[in-house]
Amino acid sequence: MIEVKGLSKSFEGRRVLDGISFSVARGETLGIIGPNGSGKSTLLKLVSGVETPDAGDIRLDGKPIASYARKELARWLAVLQQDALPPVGFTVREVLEMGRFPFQNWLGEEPADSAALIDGIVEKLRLAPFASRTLEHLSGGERQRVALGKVMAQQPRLLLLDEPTTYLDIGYQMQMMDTVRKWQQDERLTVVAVLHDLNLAAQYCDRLLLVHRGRIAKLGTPWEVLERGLIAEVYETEPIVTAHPVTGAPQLLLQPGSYPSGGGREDSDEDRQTAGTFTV
Ligand SMILES: Nc1ncnc2c1ncn2[C@@H]1O[C@H](COP(=O)(O)OP(=O)(O)OP(=O)(O)O)[C@@H](O)[C@H]1O
Repeated sequence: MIEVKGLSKSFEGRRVLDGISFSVARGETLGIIGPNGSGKSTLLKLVSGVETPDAGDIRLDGKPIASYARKELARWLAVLQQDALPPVGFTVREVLEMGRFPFQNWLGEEPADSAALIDGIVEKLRLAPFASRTLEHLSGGERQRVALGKVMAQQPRLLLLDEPTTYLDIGYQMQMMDTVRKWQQDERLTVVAVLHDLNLAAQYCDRLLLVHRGRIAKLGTPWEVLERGLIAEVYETEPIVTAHPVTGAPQLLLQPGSYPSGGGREDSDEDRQTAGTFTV
């Protein structure tokens, strides 16, 4: 479904991503994790075609991403970003209808009637109480659920999530992740998600890609990646890794005041340029 080979990207002469290669199978959920500034969002922007790489190759179903026309790409993939929605003017229902844009002709007409699809999304995401309200009258968390509704209306094959749970309380975090999982199981959707919450990532992702200073530190199952020593090295804090008592997924318990020896963050440009290579 997605094949990424040798991706590199620099901004203002500074290497932000360096030699990134991975592939994602249809129906799989890949979580991208890593410390602040490690290059996760940039990687997602390259995969969505918003940014172009300096070197490397991205293929969707065997075809280079650059060869897709804009509207064709929008029928193929959808991106859910933090704070993705225009804050004013539009009602919730209007925003959901905007998700249908890639399927409309130049007169704004769609061959199939999408009203039933939109009704289904309103019901699934429990948006009915504010469906006719404009976005500026919603909370951050409510707007985030509407943003998910908009990408669901787009009916993509590939869903890219950039920190989708940022504004959500734990109840809605679970609702959002469970909704995506159900949607994925029903439609064999492929999901690539940037997640800061490692416990959520371990629960919902088939594999994790740990990015550190623009390189892949590890790619593997949640148990392979959320290994205590590796997490301590990358995040510079030493968690306890334990199995979830019900699902068996690895879960991290944070330990206040625990830093690996010689700890303390090194985030300078120089460190980034000279960062060591990890085994993948
Ligand atoms: N357009 C840009 N111009 C210059 N530098 C950029 C640009 N976009 C990103 N960067 C830099 O690239 C690095 C990686 O940024 P990116 O947003 O990909 O990190 P991230 O892992 O998503 O971080 P976070 O977890 O903090 O959201 C950062 O140092 C950032 O400042």
